[in-house]
Amino acid sequence: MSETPKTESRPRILFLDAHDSFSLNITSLLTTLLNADVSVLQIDSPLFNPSSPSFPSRWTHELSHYDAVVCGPGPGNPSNESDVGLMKHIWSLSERDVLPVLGICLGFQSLVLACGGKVRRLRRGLHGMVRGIGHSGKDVFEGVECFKATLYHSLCGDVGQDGISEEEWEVRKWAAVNRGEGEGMGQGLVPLAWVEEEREEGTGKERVLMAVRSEGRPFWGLQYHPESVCTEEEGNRVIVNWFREARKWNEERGRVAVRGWDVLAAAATKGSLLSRPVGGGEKENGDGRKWWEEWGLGAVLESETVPLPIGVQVPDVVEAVEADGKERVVLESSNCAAKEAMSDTRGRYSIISCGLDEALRIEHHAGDDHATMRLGKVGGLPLNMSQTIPLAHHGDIWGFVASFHDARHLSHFEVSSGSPFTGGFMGFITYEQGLRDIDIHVEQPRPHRRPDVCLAWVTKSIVVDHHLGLIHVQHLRPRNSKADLWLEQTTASLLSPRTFQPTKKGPCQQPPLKIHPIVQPPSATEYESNVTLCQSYIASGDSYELCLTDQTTITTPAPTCPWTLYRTLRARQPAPFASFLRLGTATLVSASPERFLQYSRSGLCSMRPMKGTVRKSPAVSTLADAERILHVPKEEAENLMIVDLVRHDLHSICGAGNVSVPALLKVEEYESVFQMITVVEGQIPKEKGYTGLDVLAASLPPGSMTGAPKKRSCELLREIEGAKERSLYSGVVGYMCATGRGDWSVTIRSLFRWEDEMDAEREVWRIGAGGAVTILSTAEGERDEMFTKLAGPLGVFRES
Ligand SMILES: C=C(O[C@@H]1C=C(C(=O)O)C=C[C@H]1O)C(=O)O
Ligand SMILES: NC(=O)CC[C@H](N)C(=O)O
Repeated sequence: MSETPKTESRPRILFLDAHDSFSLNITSLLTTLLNADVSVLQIDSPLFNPSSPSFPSRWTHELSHYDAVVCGPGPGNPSNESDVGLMKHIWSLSERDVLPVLGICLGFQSLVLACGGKVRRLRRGLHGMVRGIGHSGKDVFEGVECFKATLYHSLCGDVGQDGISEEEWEVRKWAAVNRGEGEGMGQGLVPLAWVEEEREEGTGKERVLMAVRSEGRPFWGLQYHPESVCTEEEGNRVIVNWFREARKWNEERGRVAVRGWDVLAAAATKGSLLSRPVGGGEKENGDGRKWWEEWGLGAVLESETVPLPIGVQVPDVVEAVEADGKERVVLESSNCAAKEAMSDTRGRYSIISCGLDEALRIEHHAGDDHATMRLGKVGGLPLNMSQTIPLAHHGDIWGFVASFHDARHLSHFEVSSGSPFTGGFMGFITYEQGLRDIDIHVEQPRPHRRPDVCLAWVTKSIVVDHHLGLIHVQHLRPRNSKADLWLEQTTASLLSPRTFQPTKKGPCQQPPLKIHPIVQPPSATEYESNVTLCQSYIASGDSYELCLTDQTTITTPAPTCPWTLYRTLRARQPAPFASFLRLGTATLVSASPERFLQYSRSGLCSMRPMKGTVRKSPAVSTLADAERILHVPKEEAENLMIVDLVRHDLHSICGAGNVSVPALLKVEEYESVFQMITVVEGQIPKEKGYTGLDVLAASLPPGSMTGAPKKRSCELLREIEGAKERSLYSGVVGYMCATGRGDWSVTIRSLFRWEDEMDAEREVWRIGAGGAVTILSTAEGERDEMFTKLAGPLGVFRES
């Protein structure tokens, strides 16, 4: 049953979703613009099986509840049944059951096919290109001024436009075509809009059909994307006109949508993680209790604030307070001292976990039906406790993590310090967990048992405020726990003039090693041929953009000191989202410049997709130089596609009308590169029990690391990248505070290693690097970009 609110008087639209990454931008537009309730059905929904004898009656029963249907965009080709699924069963509805339909992009192409037209490849795909839509001013374009719209297609409707001579074109381009050719249609298609695309010298313009109306039936189609952030608002009139026409059509035929809510399509937003039924089922200890259940409940925050001594850096603070812990998470704004021009990219806070060896940890291996709760030490003594938590009762790992967090939720009214993090989860999530979250099944069994979700519940922490020059020392202490001197001792130590003396030995007892690692970088020729392969999938309509990556392995003949590697990397590549993690069996050293997702205590979400990279060089040394290079169609399209994808991800929780783009295509300066970023914001609705975790779980893996549409692109990338696991690379690292605030970065420009690939004689470090491939990419350009990104982290082995 649908969760759509039961507002009987609002019109209802069914949206058929072809697993596109822009779908929920369309449902948001329809909801806000038309004041309609929009339900969503996947084109391959198991609820409707076209080969079952009961399908026709089930299908028409479902459709009878809607005023109109929108067939959405999607990957693939409309002539492949599996790419359009249920859409095909819209065009063939009988006279009695037919209802008004708007096809968008793939949906439009499917309509053109059904009406006897053809669909062919464009001379070159137009993904992310913004064009003026030349329309007839008739039908749904009546009263509409000229406007620009975003295109996301490689294929186009062919209604014989190429056979019309230049002289006749202006007259014949609006004439109905295919009369009598459509399957059961009987009547033709009326073109309503065109884009005449300038092509290379000598090849002439390409006539690209942009909108149609079916003559005999209430079907309209738009090739462009009305919902894109770069489609001008004037385009909204087309949607309003369409719906007016649709309702008029219904009225004229006395067609009234059946009221009542026995529909099978679902609401456009997901239910909250916390609204899932939570049952017991965890294996218990002999005495009937789950030993971890009370861990951290009812905690109070105790904190002290001391000045950050001048010249003292985050690693110095780490070494001062955490001399001998094995496990550690440091999230550092290592570019906090960047020069003024780079101020917009400077981070303000750094967060350091303390006492992590004694923190409770949740681990989950993607594909398992359980999580594991671990506790390494208590009171300095090794304990190595673990317990298996079946996840069936929580839906999945995210349901469990959300309920664990919720039980320990600290109202922010209880917290008076200006600290963004007071204690709570810190950890990582791999790319493979993200794949699982979008229903891509990573082959089982996997060659390892590493965790894909690893979150420690941190109760002792230090937050450095670089703007104010302050250090917050914080203890989230169980209300009735025994006195613990950690807060006092740590504060005293940070205040002591002896603490930051240069002679003090850090936690990494070894001197930097002269290691001679064996480096296996990706093959340049293979990478280039993979770029070409990506482009062939883009040309065939299967993807709009693919973030291709590859991995370098570095085998060291002796153990390294990861902390030294981190100190080297942070100095080489200061970044707003640098991090160091030693958590369970994973070690990560990262200089990420990219925020994935931040959410505030009041549920304001901010994502900063980054696309468009240019290396600093004598020729490109200023922001103005970089802007000249990055504000070009290729780079802007690359960014725009991910922006629209991220808007869709946010809409899945924030809901219609609650997502905005406050900064579009902004170029920022970093130590060795310039990057183009966009800021996308969403507000989590207060009333539905959502938290930032809902948004996190709904947005993985990061769209900037996949391409669009996300699901098909990830499937293709697995094939192209040879099913190599990306692991920590392309995942996220960050925190979610007990008060609900969270901040996660995309794990890029980083190196990592796993304990199962190291022994006394060798260690294997891995570095992933890549970039987004579009139809305008060149193989050499992409290869260079990948090697540029690789060079940063790889360089630490030379310098350490
Ligand atoms: C794939 C990487 O980076 C991603 C790709 C970018 C691009 O294509 O311009 C920019 C930032 C990241 O989202 C990487 O650093 O390895
Ligand atoms: N955005 C879309 O719906 C794209 C449709 C089709 N796959 C194409 O590339 O042309």
